Amino acid sequence: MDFFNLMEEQTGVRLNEVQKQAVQHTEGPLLLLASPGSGKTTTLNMKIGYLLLEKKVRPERIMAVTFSKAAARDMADRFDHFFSSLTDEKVNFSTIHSFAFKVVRESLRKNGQAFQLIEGDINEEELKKGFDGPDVPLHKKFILRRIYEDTNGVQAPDDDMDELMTYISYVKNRMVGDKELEKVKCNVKNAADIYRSYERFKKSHSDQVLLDFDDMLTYCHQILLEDAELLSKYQRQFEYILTDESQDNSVVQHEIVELLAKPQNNICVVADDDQSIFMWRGSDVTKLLQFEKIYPNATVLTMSQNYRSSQEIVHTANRFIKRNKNRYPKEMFTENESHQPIEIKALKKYDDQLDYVTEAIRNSSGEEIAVLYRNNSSAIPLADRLDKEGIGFYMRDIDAKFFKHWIVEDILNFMRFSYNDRRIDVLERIHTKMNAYISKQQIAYLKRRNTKESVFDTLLESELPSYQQKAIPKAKKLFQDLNQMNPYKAIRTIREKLGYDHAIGKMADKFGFNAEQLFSVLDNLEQIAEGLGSLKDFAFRLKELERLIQTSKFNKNKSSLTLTTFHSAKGLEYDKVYMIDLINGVVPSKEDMDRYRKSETDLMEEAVRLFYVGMTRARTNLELLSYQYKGNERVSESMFVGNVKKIVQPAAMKSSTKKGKRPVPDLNDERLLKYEDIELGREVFHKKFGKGVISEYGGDQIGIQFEDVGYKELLVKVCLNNGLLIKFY
Ligand SMILES: Nc1ncnc2c1ncn2[C@@H]1O[C@H](COP(=O)(O)OP(=O)(O)OP(=O)(O)O)[C@@H](O)[C@H]1O
Repeated sequence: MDFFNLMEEQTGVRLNEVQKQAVQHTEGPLLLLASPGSGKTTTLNMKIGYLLLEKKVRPERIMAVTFSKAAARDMADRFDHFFSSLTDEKVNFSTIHSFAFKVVRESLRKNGQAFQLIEGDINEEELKKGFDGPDVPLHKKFILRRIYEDTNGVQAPDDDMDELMTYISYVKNRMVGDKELEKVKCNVKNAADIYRSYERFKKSHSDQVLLDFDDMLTYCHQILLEDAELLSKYQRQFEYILTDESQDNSVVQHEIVELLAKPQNNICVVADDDQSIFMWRGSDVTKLLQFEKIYPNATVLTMSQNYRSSQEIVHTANRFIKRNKNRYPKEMFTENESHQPIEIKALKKYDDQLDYVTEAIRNSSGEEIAVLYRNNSSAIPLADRLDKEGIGFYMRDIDAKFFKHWIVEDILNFMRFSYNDRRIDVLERIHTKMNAYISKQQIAYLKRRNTKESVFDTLLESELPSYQQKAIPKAKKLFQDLNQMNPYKAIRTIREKLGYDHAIGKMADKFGFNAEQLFSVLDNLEQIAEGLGSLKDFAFRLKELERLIQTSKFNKNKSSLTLTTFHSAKGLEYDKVYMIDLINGVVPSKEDMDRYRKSETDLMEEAVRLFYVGMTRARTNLELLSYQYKGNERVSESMFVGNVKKIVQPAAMKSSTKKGKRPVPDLNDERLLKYEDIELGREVFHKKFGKGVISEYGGDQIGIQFEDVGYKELLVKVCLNNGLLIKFY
């Protein structure tokens, strides 16, 4: 039987003409450019089947590269699903990293060179033990932390560490030369110097080569360039190379693949530039855009038919992605049926969103559902709520960092101290973060006196400066009350009455931390605390939740509900998708918006692609959720939701902007607001809505908090071209 008929019988999938061409094109370079849901992974799998069954290629001659280990597993599952009854042959799906590691190991062994891996799973407790000693534990994080401290003279905050790691990955993956290091944007002070010291440390620390994950790639690349024998061995072994999700390959990864494919270049590169979402850590689509230059005899095929999603989703996503300028022009289409319009819900409060999602999931009837969010922190309150409602879930990328965050530790220490205000050791951890103004000297004094009494009483017996004479008794009383409160109220008291929020705000200013992120940790804690009776219940719940989240990865095939970040949802599909927390500042992020205002479009375009990846995960139902208040703070609906609204409700949007004819304004009037005058916090006067303050600006929208009519999002162009906004003098 013809291969394609056999496949249809076997899998129920009949490949279309382009897909068939892609499968049959086995010799020479092929770029398969494709839209979401157009069957890239399906085609790639079929192609491997074709090589094995029709061309009788041995599986070990095929190199099938996926982007991540999870993707390799998903791909292998799909391959089994298609071919397990037809062949016992197993193709090895792997990441470039794991191949690179193999090459590096082989080369170092050949040269008798010992090496040690300094990234990945190492017992954290072990590491902590050694950290205060003279020898830094041999782990990337700890080495970098130490170098950061030596270079900058202060302890490294977690946010800085994360950013530093990203910077290092980026410069390695992009193969940035030493002279260019300073030109790569990074908010960490002296990032380039820290990186240089880190590289020096790894090379000179001992007679072992220290390797982190990114080194695998750079070393492998170097080895393949220098060791002709090894290169030739792998070139001969891999007769056929296929790479999935190639839009997310970095420069060094592309170069490794190019080297291996030579000289026959039987390489099939599958990619969608619109789904490139890892630019921030070094992926680069320029190589894709240059494919035909690199391989002058290349074949380029485009797959635009989406098999996954309904008419509504495909049509809207296709229009949405055109917001971006820097892309291959493509027109995604589908022959699938129309299902139901994309739902856009602007809820009142953050809590309403939790209620809404929980309720919708409870009322579902066995469909595959995913809740997608931009940041891992969104998962914590959601997991908490679902668990409280008895709804199980599978969480795709576990990030339990939240539970170890120093803010969480601080809050628990405040609570601990409220049970026993004799504990100087606990006070020592929080005394700078509350408004009792207890100094280092006073901590030393308390330790010297060691009275075994309430620290407040001991302090009150000493001579206190005037600003503490009221503050100390007040703090004493607040701590006494704290342990009688429910945890929600206790956290509010710590934040407001004991001055924790104020202290955190000041710390953020001083050390350049991201204040918003810190406050969102506190908001999440409040969310978890809600409804719990005692502080002990709260501490217990945190532990329980941490365990639950960590074990939820084992629910993969047990639960029809998946919680995942937009990033980790790549390549997957669900019947119903809820995209949550769609507010400006999150989607797109504050930094995306800040850079966009300065006409730097790269980050904003990546945020658009990420949103597009999210939308295109849905088969039949897509819901976009936002809210107006997070706690007491007014937030604004994501500008991307605004874009979608314009696509799905064009008539309504038009009629609302066409009402009434305005008189022609004199645009030379000095008092009118111009583009260059737009800045956050500026006071303005709107001809219809009166006095207000600019509180959001990004893309084509401006958010103004008006004194009389509250917050409004307006189109910048409409406001400026009609002279509606006056600079408020
Ligand atoms: N020719 C076809 N006929 C019918 N269904 C198809 C065909 N090709 C692919 N499909 C189906 O379309 C869906 C999407 O396919 P697949 O996951 O391979 O797409 P993809 O291009 O890898 O998606 P994405 O890039 O969005 O991750 C799958 O359910 C798959 O079975």
